[in-house]
Amino acid sequence: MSEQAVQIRTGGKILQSPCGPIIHGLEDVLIKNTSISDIDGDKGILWYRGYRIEDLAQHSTYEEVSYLILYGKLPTKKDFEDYVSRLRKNRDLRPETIEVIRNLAKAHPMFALEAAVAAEGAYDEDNHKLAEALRLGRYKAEEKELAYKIAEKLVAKMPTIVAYHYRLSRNLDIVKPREDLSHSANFLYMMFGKEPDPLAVRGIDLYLMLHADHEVPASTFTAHVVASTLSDLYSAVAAAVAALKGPLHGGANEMAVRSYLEIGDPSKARDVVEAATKPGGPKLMGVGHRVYKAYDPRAKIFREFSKNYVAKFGDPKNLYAIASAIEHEVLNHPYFQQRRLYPNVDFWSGIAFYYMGVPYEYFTPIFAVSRVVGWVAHILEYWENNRIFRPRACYVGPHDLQYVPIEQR
Ligand SMILES: CC(=O)SCCNC(=O)CCNC(=O)[C@H](O)C(C)(C)COP(=O)(O)OP(=O)(O)OC[C@H]1O[C@@H](n2cnc3c(N)ncnc32)[C@H](O)[C@@H]1OP(=O)(O)O
Ligand SMILES: O=C([O-])CC(=O)C(=O)O
Repeated sequence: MSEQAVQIRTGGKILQSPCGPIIHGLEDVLIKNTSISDIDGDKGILWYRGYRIEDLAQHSTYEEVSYLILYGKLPTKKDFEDYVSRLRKNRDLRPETIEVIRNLAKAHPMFALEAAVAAEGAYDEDNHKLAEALRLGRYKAEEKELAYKIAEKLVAKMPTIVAYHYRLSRNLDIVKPREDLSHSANFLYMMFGKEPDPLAVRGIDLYLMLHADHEVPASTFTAHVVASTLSDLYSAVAAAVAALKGPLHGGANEMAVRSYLEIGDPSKARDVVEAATKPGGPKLMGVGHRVYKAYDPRAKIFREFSKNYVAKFGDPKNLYAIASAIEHEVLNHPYFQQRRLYPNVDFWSGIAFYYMGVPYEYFTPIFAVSRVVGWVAHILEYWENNRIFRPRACYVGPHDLQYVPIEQR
């Protein structure tokens, strides 16, 4: 990229190096054209395939939104019924994958999710067939059909992996998926083994709709990098899960609720926020965003949902009260105002989950259950014009050192 282009695009953090400017963290670097989602970071707007997320959140369902993201348009009634029926038939896992989950039952579910996605892919003939075709340079109608088939399988199976892990980690029998339930209702049913409460289903469905895609954050970029090598779809998704797990990305939803539980009392919010402004102080989880320099539109929706949820079911652990107090301090503190740091999607999203009885370790896995559709849609879009990702680093160490045998060092 020319220096002129760097000046036009980056939001600021450029490191100097002997080889030229380094765009730290690839801020504002464009990697492709996309028609999947768009963000207006200054105004706080998010669109999926041209539709505002507020509109979708109010009127749609995850099943429909996932179709929109994958296929680029809202489905007709017939297309929707066929799609939903295929998803429902594809929900269960191979015995080998269930064994992997069982073996990792005591681990954090994000590790189990990474491994289970890879395991499912290892034994999926379609996955190998597609990877082989791509290796031979074929990505035509037949291969694309296969790619969409695999994409749908991934969307269908992610909730099952997470729910089975929940059951096995608690020495409970797994609960097999039910074809008569929606994506979100079936997920809760597989987790808790009983007909879910409609407000809980709505909460999960809202969460899944609002996390379905977000242009190219770290996890989606990771998926692109892996897919660009013509590895395979499941491996790219497993890698994306690994990237999502970090507390600077999807892992922040777990960390935010854990911090509210540790804080315990809204009166402590001022000190906690103040501490986050000190050099080297702990960052506030669920605050700040690389692209949004305004209130995250998804966070606004979750704030409202959490408010209504605690109004109905109470706030015995003060989670909503503490988050509200932190938000108040953040919005009024010059440190956050000057840096344009606002609550992001992870700030409010875990509160209702916590009260629904979903343990906080499962918040990020549920993020992945939703985002999988964005990851695969982006991979399929990138494969239309694939090129391996291979950036450069500026070497600043010595050259041509003389090797010294170990006994002489
Ligand atoms: C689904 C998602 O992934 S949403 C993001 C979830 N992650 C979090 O909530 C973790 C907390 N937030 C953060 O760590 C960051 O804001 C990120 C990772 C989201 C964005 O990072 P970047 O775009 O690299 O921003 P960067 O780290 O350069 O921050 C800019 C400035 O704001 C500060 N800052 C950013 N976020 C926070 C925060 N949460 N608390 C305190 N200070 C913060 C930085 O220290 C930095 O200050 P400086 O200019 O004095 O050095
Ligand atoms: O866009 C980002 O960097 C992170 C984010 O909000 C998301 O992935 O939903």
